[in-house]
Amino acid sequence: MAPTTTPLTFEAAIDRPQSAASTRGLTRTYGTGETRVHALVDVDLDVPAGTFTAVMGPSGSGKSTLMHCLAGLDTPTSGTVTVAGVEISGMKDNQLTVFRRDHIGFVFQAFNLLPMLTAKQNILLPLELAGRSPDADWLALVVDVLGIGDRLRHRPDEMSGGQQQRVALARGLVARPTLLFADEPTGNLDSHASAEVLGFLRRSVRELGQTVVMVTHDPDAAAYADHLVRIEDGRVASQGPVA
Ligand SMILES: Nc1ncnc2c1ncn2[C@@H]1O[C@H](COP(=O)(O)OP(=O)(O)OP(=O)(O)O)[C@@H](O)[C@H]1O
Repeated sequence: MAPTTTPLTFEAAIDRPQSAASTRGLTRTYGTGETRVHALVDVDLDVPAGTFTAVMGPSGSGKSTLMHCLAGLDTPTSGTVTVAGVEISGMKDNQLTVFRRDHIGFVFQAFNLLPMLTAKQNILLPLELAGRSPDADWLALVVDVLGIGDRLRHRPDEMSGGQQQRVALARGLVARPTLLFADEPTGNLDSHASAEVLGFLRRSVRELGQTVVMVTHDPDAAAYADHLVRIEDGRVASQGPVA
């Protein structure tokens, strides 16, 4: 089930203790023998619901692997992954496909909008593919919070990078996912557009009650988050609220 449909204030969100996602003993090993890589080792992680969590760490430390395991795109070698109270680590592929559709949203560095579709068509595409119709009130709220109401008929090449990323953000939010993953979402944006997109990510947490997990190398981007997870050599070096 999707989380509560009542938008939460930031204060309400931080009072809400349950985890949107958690891992216990999560281990992911790739390859065998000499080429064996321990991408994640015994990771215990909690992503509190209604928070904006930044995942940081050096290149190759396991950030993407962690995100893929949390999103049900990769299968742990051992340990468990629980999202919205459901253990997904033992699910079969077809169950995971349905689970992702209902619970997971993504925003990527490269926007990944379809060039022949308008902004609105891009936003609605995931729901259309799932044969679902949008919740009109939620869609209106997302469009309003993201400030893209006057761009809905435009195609991606008629929009700035920051506007395109806001459309991608609306697409990630339209199904009201339990978790929205943002993978280096400002990697292709200048500093002004980056600040804008990060501000909107934060608003989606504070004003829409979403839970966002953002992988980033950029400390300035991580500063927008209220939780920080540091990964080093496949292990959680630290996790918790940003002071
Ligand atoms: N499919 C795979 N097959 C083999 N090794 C892999 C695979 N995916 C990741 N790895 C290895 O696992 C380790 C963690 O990789 P991962 O991509 O999770 O790191 P990362 O922190 O996201 O890195 P970056 O910041 O450079 O994107 C690395 O040593 C990487 O080479």
